[in-house]
This record gives sequence, C-alpha cells and structure tokens, in this order.
Amino acid sequence: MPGNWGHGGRVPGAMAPAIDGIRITMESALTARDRVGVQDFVLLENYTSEAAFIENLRKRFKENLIYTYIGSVLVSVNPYKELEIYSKQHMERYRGVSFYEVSPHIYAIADNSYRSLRTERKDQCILISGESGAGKTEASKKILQYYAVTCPASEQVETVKDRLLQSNPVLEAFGNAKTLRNDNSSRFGKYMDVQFDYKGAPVGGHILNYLLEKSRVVHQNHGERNFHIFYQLLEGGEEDLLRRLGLERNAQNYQYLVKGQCARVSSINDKSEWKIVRKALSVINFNDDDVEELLSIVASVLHLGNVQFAKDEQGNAQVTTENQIKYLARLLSVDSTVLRESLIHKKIIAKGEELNSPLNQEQAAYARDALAKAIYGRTFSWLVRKINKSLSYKGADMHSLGNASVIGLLDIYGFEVFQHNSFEQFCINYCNEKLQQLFIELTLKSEQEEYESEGIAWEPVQYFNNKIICDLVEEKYKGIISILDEECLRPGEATDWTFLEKLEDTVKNHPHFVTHKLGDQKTRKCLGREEFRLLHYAGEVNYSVKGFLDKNNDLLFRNLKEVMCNSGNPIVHQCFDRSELTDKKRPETAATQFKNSLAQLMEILMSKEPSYVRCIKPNDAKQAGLYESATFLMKRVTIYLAK
Ligand SMILES: Nc1ncnc2c1ncn2[C@@H]1O[C@H](COP(=O)(O)OP(=O)(O)OP(=O)(O)O)[C@@H](O)[C@H]1O
Repeated sequence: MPGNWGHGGRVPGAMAPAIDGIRITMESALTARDRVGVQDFVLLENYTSEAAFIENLRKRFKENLIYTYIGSVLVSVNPYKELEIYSKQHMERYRGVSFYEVSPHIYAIADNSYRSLRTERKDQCILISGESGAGKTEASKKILQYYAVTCPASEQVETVKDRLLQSNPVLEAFGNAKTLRNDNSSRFGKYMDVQFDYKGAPVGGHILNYLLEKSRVVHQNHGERNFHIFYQLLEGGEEDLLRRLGLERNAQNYQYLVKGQCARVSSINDKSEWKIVRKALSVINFNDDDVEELLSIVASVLHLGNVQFAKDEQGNAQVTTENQIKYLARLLSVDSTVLRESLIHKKIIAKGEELNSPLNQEQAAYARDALAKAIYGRTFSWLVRKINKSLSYKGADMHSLGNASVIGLLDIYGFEVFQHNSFEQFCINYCNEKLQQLFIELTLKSEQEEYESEGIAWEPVQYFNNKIICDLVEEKYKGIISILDEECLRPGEATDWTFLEKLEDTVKNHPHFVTHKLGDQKTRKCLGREEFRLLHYAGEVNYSVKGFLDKNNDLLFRNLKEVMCNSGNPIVHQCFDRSELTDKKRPETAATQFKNSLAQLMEILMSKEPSYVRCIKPNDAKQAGLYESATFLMKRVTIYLAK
C-alpha cells in the first residue's frame, strides 16, 4: 500500500480496530528484540507527540533497530557502522512477505514496490530523502542489491544486474566528494529507472542526472575535497599511466586539490577505491581506449589548475607555465598555441569584425577555471550517457517488457544549510521544496480529499503547504529564478548586488523572504548585507548572492569553446558540439535548466506509485551509536511526519 498515509490507507485515530489487528499481526511475528519501542509510529499511544516520536526512535536506535515505519513511510536512522542486517538470508526473509509481518526494513520497501509492480501492474518509484549524510545513497544501493539478489535471473539478466550495481562506484568516483557533512557526499542528483521484463527480471536501467556541483572542481571549502576520482587516480594509478598523463603521485602538487587542505582522509582509501572503479569501468563496457581518453580529461583538469599567469608591461595576462600547456595540448589533443592564446584572449565582434581582446590576469584565471568546470561537468554528463548505453534494454522487442515495467529510485541531494550558502544550496534546497510539494500532493492532500469524497470520518492532519515557497522561487516574472535570469540577460552593468536590489524590490512583502535591508533589528544581526534569507519548509537559510550571476550564466568564452570543439579526444569532441558556435540563441541559464529538469522529474514521479524512505542523521559527528535528538532535520522530520 505505498503512498498511503497509515495502515489501511486511513489516518491514524479513525481506524482503531484495524490498527489493533495490525498490532497483533506485527507483534506476533516479532522476536523480543524487535519489540523495542513500537515499530510503527502509528501504533504509539501518543502518536502526535514529538517527544514520544523522538524517544521511540532513540530507544530503537540504541538497540541497532534503525528502521521504523510511519504507516508505509520508512524512517531510517544512519547507524554509521556496518550492521548484520543485509545478508542474503535477510533478503530472503522479506521476499514476497507482507509489509507488516516482518520488522521494518529497507528490503520490505523494496519488496513491496516490486510486488505492487508485479501484481497491480503499475510503475513504481521509491523516493529517498534526508539531509546530507543521512544515508540516502546507501539506501538506494541496498535496494538495488535486493533486486539483484532476489529477482529472477538468466545469463543476460546477470550482466544487467552487474552493470546496474557497478555503475555506482563509477558515478560516485566522478560525482561524489568529501564534504564537512559526509565523507562520500553525492554532489549531483540521481534518478534511476530499473526496468523489469514480464517475468519480473531486471533487464535494463536508465539514469537521469541533475546539476553537478561543478564549482567544486576549482574550489573547495576548508575541510572538503574535490571529486574522489582525482585522488583515486593519483593514489592508485599505475606508474606507466601517470607518466603518460604527466602526473605526479602527490595531490599537494595540484592547485585544484589543495584548496580545502585535506587531500588525505582517514576514512577513505583512495588506492583501493581506484581498483574498484577501474574494475567497474570494465563491467560497464569501457574498453581500454575509453578509459585512457576519460583519464586524459581528468588529468587535463589537474594540469589546467596549475596553469599560472603573469602580467606583461601592458598589464595583459601571459601564461608562465609552458609545461602545463604542453601536457594539455597532448591530453586534449588540441593545438598548443591556439590553446595558450585562447586562455589569455577573449574573442569579441566589433563592427562586424572579429577581434582578439587581451585579458588581464584575473580574467584569464576566470577563463581557465570556467574551462575546467565546463570540461569536467560535460564529461560527467557524457559518463552518464555512456553508462545508460551499457544499461539499455537489449531485448529483441520492447513489448516483451509488458505494460508495467519500471521501478524508479530517487536519490537526490538533501536539504543543505552551511555557514555560507550559495547558488548551489539555493538550487538544492529548491529541489527539496519541490519534493516536499510532491509528497504533499501525492499523500496528504489526496488522502484527505478521498476521505471527504467518501464521507469517512477522519482527523484533519495539519500540514504546512509549501507551494508558496515553490512559487516564490519558480514563478514566471515574479519568482527568484526569473529575476536572476533577467539580471543575467539584461544589457548594462548587472551585478550580484543589482540582483539583490531587484529581489528586494520585487518580493519584499513575501512572508518567506527577507534581507538585511528589509529585516527587523533582530534579523539584521544575523543576516549579512550581501545575503537574502528564505524561510524554507525545513528551516531558515541565508544565501550569499556572491557568484549568483556568474554561476547562473555559466559562460565559457567562445574561443575556448572553439578549441574544445576541435579536440581530437573523442570524449571532449562529443561534449562540445560545433552547433553551439553557430547557434545565435543564448543558452538557457543554469537555474532555468535546473527548474525545467525538476519539472520533468516531477512529471515522471507523478506517473508512478510512490513509496518513501526518510533518512535521518542521528548526529553531526558521523559517529556510530551517538544520537542527538536535536539535530536540524530530526526536528523537521518530527514536525512533518509525526503529525
Ligand atoms: N545503512 C547503513 N549502514 C551503515 N552505514 C551507513 C548506512 N547508511 C549510511 N551509512 C554511512 O553513512 C555515510 C553517509 O551515507 P550516504 O552517503 O548514503 O548519505 P547521503 O544521504 O546519500 O548523503 P549526501 O546527500 O551527502 O550524498 C555512508 O558513507 C556510510 O558510512
């Protein structure tokens, strides 16, 4: 019964006899240990009490019972240690067994979705949410493993299962990084469809990726790292390979790897991860040439970071690191002179004539970083496309898949609040607002409407409808993204500051928006002059406008684009299409692209029957056994789910 809010699809309180029945079924099947607290919050005597909710979670967590239900929603508390609950025997225990006959588990959710797919013939999706480090990616991997082990098999199916599983280490190497919140944080959003044939065997898959945090390629905050692949290659790459790529086995030698001052992390073994990634690449159909071309790009990003500039007598930038240019030309298979000149000039068109205008040092460094971000970001999307090719269903005819064939897994960045929040957090938190909106649409609202139309007695569930915040961000003309785009596209001197002023003019009276200028005395004390604050459904976040215009424009100078279009590296060549050079239309801004891709995602999810996994982080120290009930999201989960 995924998607329903409570057992039997009824709001708790209205169906006491039914709940008693479930309690008996549940408890009779349990061992003494499983009976710690209640395994479904709906069964709490005091189910509206926040304190009782937290206490129940804590009690169970202390006994390593990390899973608890709220109706059909699974709450999962990150144990930060390996638990003996994911063996093949555990999987067998959940296979084909009714949701409430066994103790709560991620496998129960996986199995329930699978059975619904098979019996109700309806596409399913499992939405996994929670803040960074709460355990979303681990949960999605456990679901995939469950299908890989328990679903029917054949030789061809085994290959697909392997590929589905092995796509993870590759995507994580390129898309994950150590952050302050999580040593293996996904810095992109992922939605994965697993396709099943009419026998219920997984036969293919497809991944959609969302907004990679490209700024990490050139800058990391203190205590954070760049994407794992850079360190893995340097630590694990064979001598020969490193020599070919012109790399030294020392992360400290690369400007793009030292910004966060923590190239080494005790919890991460880059060398052994490298071996896993290298093997996974073979499983997902990368031949030796593909790998060499891909790693040439990774190495070229490191060399780009070491390109330095000095100023000549006229104050124009000159490249001072000729060696780096040499390596770049070789790895990217481009002309070294053209590349060097393109890094220090900007092509402009004046009176119909093309002119090469020199850049100063600062502008050249900006152009270099923009190129590094573009190369890495596009290569990441290429990687996803390549993985999709290897996952695509190769059966003779699509009809053999039948009508209902898909279980989608959504593992997307959780709500983020840092000391300094920028454009990336703005996008990530907007995405979370959209998912909350979807959750409301699909569960609470539709349930209540159903009860009303059926004339069933029900207790009103008071919930905050966050549509007002989604509108604030995405509404045409008046929304924050529209205002940002307008500032990016208008002629004249637009800056991050003029964007902030425009925001203040346009949305000043909005109850979920405030700035230093608009706030009262108390607000001013904790809100910088360059910040705006959004009152999200999950809490307040201050965003610094610094860099918003740049990141939204995401511009790469035309002459650098040209160089890349002429690259002899087949991957780079595919990533930079010549049509971009002739296309007069301005490309969509980053925020608008993200908004459109989220709208498509919502459509995909709306067309499927959802199940929910809400992951919770028990503490901020990434420590096993430590449960701090007051963490930010903990409170939010309580507020939004316990009611
Ligand atoms: N079920 C689990 N059992 C053991 N350890 C876990 C489990 N879930 C999470 N962890 C631990 O917590 C870490 C963070 O989990 P994960 O990467 O899944 O978080 P996330 O919610 O996907 O975070 P982000 O949004 O930053 O990507 C994992 O690397 C692992 O060490």
